Amino acid sequence: MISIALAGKPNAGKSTFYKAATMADVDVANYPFTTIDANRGVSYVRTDCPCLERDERCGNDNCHDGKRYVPIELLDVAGLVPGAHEGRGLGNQFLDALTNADAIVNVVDASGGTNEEGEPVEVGSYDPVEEVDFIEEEMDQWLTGIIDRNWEGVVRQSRSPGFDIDEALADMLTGFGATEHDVTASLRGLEYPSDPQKWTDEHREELARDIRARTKPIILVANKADVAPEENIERLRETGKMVIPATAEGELALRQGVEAGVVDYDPGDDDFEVVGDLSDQQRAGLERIRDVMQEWGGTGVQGSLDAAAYDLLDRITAYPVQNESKWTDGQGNVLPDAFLLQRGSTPRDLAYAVHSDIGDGYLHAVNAKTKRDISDDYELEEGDVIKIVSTAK
Ligand SMILES: Nc1nc2c(ncn2[C@@H]2O[C@H](COP(=O)(O)OP(=O)(O)OP(=O)(O)O)[C@@H](O)[C@H]2O)c(=O)[nH]1
Repeated sequence: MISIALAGKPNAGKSTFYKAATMADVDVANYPFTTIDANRGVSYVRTDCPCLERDERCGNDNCHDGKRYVPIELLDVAGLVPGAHEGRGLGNQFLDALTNADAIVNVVDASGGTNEEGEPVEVGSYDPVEEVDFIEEEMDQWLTGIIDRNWEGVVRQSRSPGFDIDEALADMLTGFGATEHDVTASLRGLEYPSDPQKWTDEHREELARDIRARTKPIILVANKADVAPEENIERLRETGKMVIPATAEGELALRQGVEAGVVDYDPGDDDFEVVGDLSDQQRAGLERIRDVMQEWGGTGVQGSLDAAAYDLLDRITAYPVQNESKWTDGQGNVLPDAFLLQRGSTPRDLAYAVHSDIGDGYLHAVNAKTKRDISDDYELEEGDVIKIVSTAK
C-alpha cells in the first residue's frame, strides 16, 4: 500500500483533513499541537473502475457506481515548526514519522490566518509561501543531521577493500526510503570527492536535499480555500509546486452529512445533493461549501490524494483476476483487488504485488479486456484487468 503523509505547521488543518479523509475520530481545536501522536489511518484514492466498461457495475465494497476507491495509508504528522530538526515543538519524532511516507501532502493555511508557529493572526496577514519553504528546510536539515551522524561509519568502511560509496550510502539511507537506485542517481548529479574523508558539510547537505526531493515529493494543499484570498493561492502556485485548493472543513461536513443520511456525496465529486431535513443554518453552511467546490472542482481533499498518487508518484491502477471472462477471483468476486503500481510496471510486477509466491511462479499473463496473452515486457496501463498464470496458487 502506498503511504502518504500529511505535514504542515500547527493549525493548518491537518487533523481536519485527516479526519475527513479517514473519518477517524481525532481532536480538532484551534490551538497548536492538538495532535500529539503520529496518526496512521486508511484512506483512498479515487479512479474509474474498469466495470464502467461493462453492462453491470462490479458491486465491490470499494466501488460506488463505477467510482473506485483504492486503499492507501495516510499519516498525520503533526506540529512541524521552524527548528523541529533541533527538537523544537514536537521535533524529531514527527520528522521520523515522515520516513515511512512515499509522498508528502503539505497542508498549508492559504488564508494567511495563522503564523508559522500556528498561532491565529488576522486573516491575510501571514504569507503562506513562507510555510512551504520551512517544511522542506526542516526535512533537509534533519536528513543532513542523520548523514552527519553516520559519516564516521562511512569513512571507516571506506578503508576496507571493495568499498562502494553507492552501497554504503544506500545502506544508510534505506531507513529514509531511498533505494540504491536513488543514491546512484543522486550521486551522478553531484560533484564530490571519492574519499569520504574529504567530504565537507556542504557535500552532505547537498546529498540530503537531493535524496529528500527524490524520495519525498511534495504536493501543496492550499487549505481554508473558503476564506483564503485568491492571490494567496496564486502565490502558492508561483512556487512551481503542484497546488490543490481545498477546504478540509467542507469535506468533513459533507462526509458527516452523508453519515447522517442528509447529504448525497461521494468523495471527489464536484457537487453534492441535500437529501434530508436540515436547518436553514446548516443549509447555508453547505451552500458555502458548494461555492468553493464550484470554483475549484471539488473540496480538494480527495483531489489532493488522487494527485499525490497518480501525478506526483506516477502510479497506475491494475486489477488482478483469476477468471478473464468474468473478471472474478476464485470465489466469484468481481474485480476484487486493485493495486497502485509504478507506471512502467509489468505483469510480473503485478504478480509480485499480489504475493511473492505468485511472482516467483509467474508463467504468463492475459489481458482480460482483450482476452489476449501479453508479453512479459508489456507496460501496464491505468485500469488494466490482468489474469496472471503462475505455478503458485
Ligand atoms: N475556514 C476553514 N477553517 C478550517 C479548514 N480546515 C480546518 N480549519 C480550522 O483550522 C483550525 C485548525 O485545524 P486542525 O485540523 O486542528 O489543524 P492541525 O493542522 O491539525 O493542527 P495541529 O494539530 O495543531 O498540528 C480548526 O479551527 C479548524 O476548524 C477549512 O477548510 N476552512
